[in-house]
Amino acid sequence: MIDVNELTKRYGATTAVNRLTFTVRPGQVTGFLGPNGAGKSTTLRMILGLHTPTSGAVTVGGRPFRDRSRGLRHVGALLDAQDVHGGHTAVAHLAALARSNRLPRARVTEVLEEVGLAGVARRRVDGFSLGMKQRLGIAAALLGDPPVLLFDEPLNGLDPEGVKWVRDLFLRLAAQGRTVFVSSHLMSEMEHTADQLVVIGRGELIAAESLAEFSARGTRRGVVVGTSAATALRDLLAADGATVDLDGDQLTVTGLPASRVSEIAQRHRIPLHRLDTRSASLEEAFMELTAASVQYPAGESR
Ligand SMILES: Nc1ncnc2c1ncn2[C@@H]1O[C@H](COP(=O)(O)OP(=O)(O)OP(=O)(O)O)[C@@H](O)[C@H]1O
Repeated sequence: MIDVNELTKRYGATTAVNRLTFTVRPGQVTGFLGPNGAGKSTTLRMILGLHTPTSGAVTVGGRPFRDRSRGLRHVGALLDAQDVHGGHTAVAHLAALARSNRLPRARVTEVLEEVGLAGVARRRVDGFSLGMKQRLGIAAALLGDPPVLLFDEPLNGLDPEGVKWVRDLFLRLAAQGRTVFVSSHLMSEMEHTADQLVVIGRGELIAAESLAEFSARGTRRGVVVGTSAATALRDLLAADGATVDLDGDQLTVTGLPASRVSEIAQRHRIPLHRLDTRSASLEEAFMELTAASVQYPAGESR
């Protein structure tokens, strides 16, 4: 379990992370979402003990991560896939990590197989595509077979087949009971990957809940009604307190549940040929909730 408690990080006048509190549990994939500059990377670095918090605390499995020797056995992380020595081969890179963490050399072969790089193990990393470097970074994170895994924007640079592979891997790691914490600035990347979400904006917590709970937050939920008596029904629903948009023979109703819409239509013998509840897409809910915290919104003069 990762426990973040009132975590704050300031860089001079910039508050990158502000009194952030949340928990990441094992056995699930938790998405860590926020617009660019929201403070995701800073938070991940504090979890790993690479940055010291200005105040607050974070523990992994009940202890600050820095207190653990042989770190890769406890937490595996991919922060920046480009951050590898290009002159090394994939196997040399992983072997050096295995040595410094006192991990068996056999793990190197195992993780190279697991990420699909066994065939290029003896090629120099500077010839790798970004997708191959992502896989190598994931291999490094898996090396110590750790119970906790952190990934910063791991889907960047991957083609659709690579994205599917990473998603399946995360689900497999979570199903093995591990804690999997994955950052992204795109809701669409998390929609089919994460069970839980931690959403931040300008360093502050916006939501920490399940994907289902998050999607129920969008205010653009409503009932879509199709009827040949659209104008009459609109007036009746409006009189009952609903907000109604009329478009041809279709109404979009907010402020009343579908059951009430149906009841009013029946009472006035208005036939309906459509009655659906529309929930906001996850993307819409995410945009709405983080709108106030986007650093450089399009169209804003700077
Ligand atoms: N070393 C630093 N010195 C000064 N400011 C910093 C430093 N690191 C981060 N920041 C600032 O802190 C804020 C949070 O940055 P961070 O990289 O954690 O965000 P992020 O959510 O990971 O963004 P992105 O999706 O763009 O990577 C930004 O305003 C950034 O400019």
